[in-house]
Amino acid sequence: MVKNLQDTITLHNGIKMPYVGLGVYKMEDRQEAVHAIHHAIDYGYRSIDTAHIYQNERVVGEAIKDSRVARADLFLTTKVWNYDQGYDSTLKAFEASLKGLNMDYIDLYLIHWPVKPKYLDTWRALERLYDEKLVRAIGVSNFQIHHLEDLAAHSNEKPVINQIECHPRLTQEKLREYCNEHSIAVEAWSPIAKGRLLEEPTLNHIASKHGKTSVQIILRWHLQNGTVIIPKSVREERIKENADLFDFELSLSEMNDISALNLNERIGADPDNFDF
Ligand SMILES: NC(=O)C1=CN([C@@H]2O[C@H](COP(=O)(O)OP(=O)(O)OC[C@H]3O[C@@H](n4cnc5c(N)ncnc54)[C@H](OP(=O)(O)O)[C@@H]3O)[C@@H](O)[C@H]2O)C=CC1
Ligand SMILES: O=C1CO[C@H](CO)[C@@H](O)[C@@H]1O
Repeated sequence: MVKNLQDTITLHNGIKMPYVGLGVYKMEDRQEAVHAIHHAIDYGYRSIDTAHIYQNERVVGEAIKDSRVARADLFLTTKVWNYDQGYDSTLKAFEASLKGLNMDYIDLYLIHWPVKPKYLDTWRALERLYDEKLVRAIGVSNFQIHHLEDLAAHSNEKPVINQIECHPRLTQEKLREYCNEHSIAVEAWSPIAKGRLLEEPTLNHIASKHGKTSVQIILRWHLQNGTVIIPKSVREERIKENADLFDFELSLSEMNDISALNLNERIGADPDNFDF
């Protein structure tokens, strides 16, 4: 079980990735983003999740450079956006991300969404970036089982991770099981359902038993499921709260009660039917 904020999962290519990271979607205000990232790093976060489409790679790169922790001790993820998919355009987009971040490598590069039929060519570009050691690991996001099977049938490298929408209203049991069976780590986006379950009675009941918040209960549930988490917050007290997950344990029946909150309800788009 994950023991502390800097504990890592070993991805199938041997690279270690922290189980807990800071998501930075919607951190558009420069000062707010820098403040949040510095606070998170000072508190002990070692992983940051951005994407080209978040339009904050430059700020993220600067915040990392100005932090008290060496680049080598941080794990940085970014993603290729949908309009850049395809072989040449992905290589170009990667170069732009690297330049924006002002770095010479990225830890994890993801295909943001499974844009058909381009994701296979996009993946070939990611394989090249991996071979050239410009990225330490390559993965996907928002891939369903059939996308992963298609990729497996048409590529050499297997994704190390699948970053998917996952929270107690969308528990993704089948997809998580498939990923586990194929040594693909699972990472939850919107892990706390964007703060929409703060009043949920089951979560509040479990939270009061442990002296924790409902958000901490959800995040701990993810960790006990072996899922990597990247909760986003710009507020100091929440950045701390979202990482203060290591002094309690959910019982099996509590884990099951949280899983039973599933309604297969998405906040974001459906990976089989998106239009951006
Ligand atoms: N691959 C993909 O397609 C996607 C990836 N992502 C990634 O996942 C990350 C996390 O997902 P995101 O959609 O941001 O949603 P989250 O589930 O992380 O929720 C973030 C929201 O919850 C609020 N919040 C944070 N902590 C708490 C707390 N302790 N109590 C109450 N409210 C809280 C935040 O507000 P405040 O900041 O004011 O605290 C913000 O409004 C993103 O930042 C991004 O990096 C997200 C969407 C899609
Ligand atoms: O990462 C993301 C942030 O949220 C967007 C929707 O608002 C998504 O499209 C995207 O996948």
